[in-house]
Amino acid sequence: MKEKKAMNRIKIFDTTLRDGEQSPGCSMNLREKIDVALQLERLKVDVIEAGFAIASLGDFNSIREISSAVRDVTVASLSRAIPKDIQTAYEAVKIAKRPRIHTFIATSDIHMTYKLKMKPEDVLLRATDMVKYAKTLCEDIEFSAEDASRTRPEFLYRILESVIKAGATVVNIPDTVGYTTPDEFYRLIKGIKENVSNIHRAEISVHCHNDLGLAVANSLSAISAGASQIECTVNGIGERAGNAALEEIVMAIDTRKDFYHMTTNIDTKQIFHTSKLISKVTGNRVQNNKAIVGENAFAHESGIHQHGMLANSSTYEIMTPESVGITKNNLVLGKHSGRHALLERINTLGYQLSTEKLDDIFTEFKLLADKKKVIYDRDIEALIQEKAGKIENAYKLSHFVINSGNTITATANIMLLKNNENFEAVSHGHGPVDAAFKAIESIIGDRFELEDYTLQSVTEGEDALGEAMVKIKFGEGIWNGYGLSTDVIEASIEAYLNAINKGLHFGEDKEALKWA
Ligand SMILES: CC(=O)SCCNC(=O)CCNC(=O)[C@H](O)C(C)(C)COP(=O)(O)OP(=O)(O)OC[C@H]1O[C@@H](n2cnc3c(N)ncnc32)[C@H](O)[C@@H]1OP(=O)(O)O
Ligand SMILES: CC(C)C(=O)C(=O)O
Repeated sequence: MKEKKAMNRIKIFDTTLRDGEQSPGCSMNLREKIDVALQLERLKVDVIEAGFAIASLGDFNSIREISSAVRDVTVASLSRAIPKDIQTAYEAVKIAKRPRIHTFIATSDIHMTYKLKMKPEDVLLRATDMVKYAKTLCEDIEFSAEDASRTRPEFLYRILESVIKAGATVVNIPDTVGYTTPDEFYRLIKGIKENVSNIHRAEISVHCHNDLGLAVANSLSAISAGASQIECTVNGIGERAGNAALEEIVMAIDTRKDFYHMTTNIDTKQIFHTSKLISKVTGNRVQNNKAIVGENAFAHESGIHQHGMLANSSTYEIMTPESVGITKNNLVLGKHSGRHALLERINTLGYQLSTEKLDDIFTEFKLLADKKKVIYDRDIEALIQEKAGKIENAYKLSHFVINSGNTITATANIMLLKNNENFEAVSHGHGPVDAAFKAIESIIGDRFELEDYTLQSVTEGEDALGEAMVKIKFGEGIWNGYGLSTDVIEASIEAYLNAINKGLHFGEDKEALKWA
């Protein structure tokens, strides 16, 4: 009889809220971060790195709120190897059911010489002392040797041995600049297992960046060599070219169980929904050909493929769209549908709504159903996400009139409503959207810099919903706005207002909460 190999469980450490947020323009506000954390818990990640507590009071508060909002998942805060950072990290996570302090220091010659300006022996001493100190506060301590893949292996072994002796429960081996390759990284992890005498007392983690497009491959190589925790982000967002993408790692392990003999605890059916949420809150869409969650990941265009798919989907699909939460819509929703059908669809899409929120969405759903013949899953997701981004006491669009054509200058007449007061303006522009934005600016003030604007259709058919996303700079913050309508100008106006309202609402808070 063939012997069955036991499955090793790989822990998924999600750093979307920390390293992911380090992507330019990916900042999230407190409410968005809590929504993301709750969704990561539904996805069943093992650890959420909720932020870098010392970075700002905003970061500190969001880590603390997340620590109290989630139930079973471990919550970590990053900290430099400095007592003040470690103490602040602990203050932020201590109310979590499973708190973790994640402290790091760079160990490569390049970083120690040019950045830290410290001698290797001093780095070794600092790392050890800081892990010892962290251990007096918290049981679960992760230590990261920043730039480990460019560190002299003998020095890395010594530092790991020392921090484990000092109490580190997890030692993380980051490929900080995405420099390593799968074979080399495999050898590094094997080397650690063979040369660090107390390595059995700690978990080995890896944290790979994607500068050469190898982050996922390197992470998989590391688990083959014995690592048991992978640090990754949803949609692969992160510093520079990003981090290893959670969805790719999880589905590689899941689809190739025959090869890896490993599992994760991830509820893969929550993957697509989580990816959408991250795109929405960061304003960063995934490219169409992105593995697992891209628009085309399960699309089959050419005849030979379609023929194969019709005969048997395993000919061209190595996993099913349903396995990552992309649902086939059998129940057609439209203007005659009721709350039960809508709630059923919302739950299937992975959302849990209170009765009050369902009532809100139901009202919007009926308004939309009056404009559209068929309501698709993405329409519903868009409605839920749009509702989630609403801010009270905000500027709201009352009405607009646009006059434009190829022989006249575009003109926009816009009326906004705030606290029952009307504000009206007329402006010209290079096109209808530009004219509308200028009219808004002449009401609210020209204090916002438009950094990015995109428009796309999110559903099928002639009456498809247009989704506009804008990114504005206001003060020191970048704010994403999101608008949805069957009319693309209206979607654009809503997106611009949404970003401005966020900037005005949360931006002021941020200024007031500046870290002393
Ligand atoms: C690889 C990574 O992703 S690491 C995480 C990167 N993320 C971030 O940096 C985001 C959050 N960072 C911040 O908000 C700020 O950088 C802060 C609040 C942490 C520090 O701000 P500042 O005190 O103004 O320092 P600044 O960022 O300019 O420089 C970093 C300082 O920390 C030191 N440092 C860097 N890493 C470490 C470390 N792991 N342990 C100890 N000291 C460190 C540097 O040598 C430098 O010290 P110096 O001020 O004595 O020259
Ligand atoms: C601090 C560590 C984990 C990191 O983010 C990196 O090295 O990229």
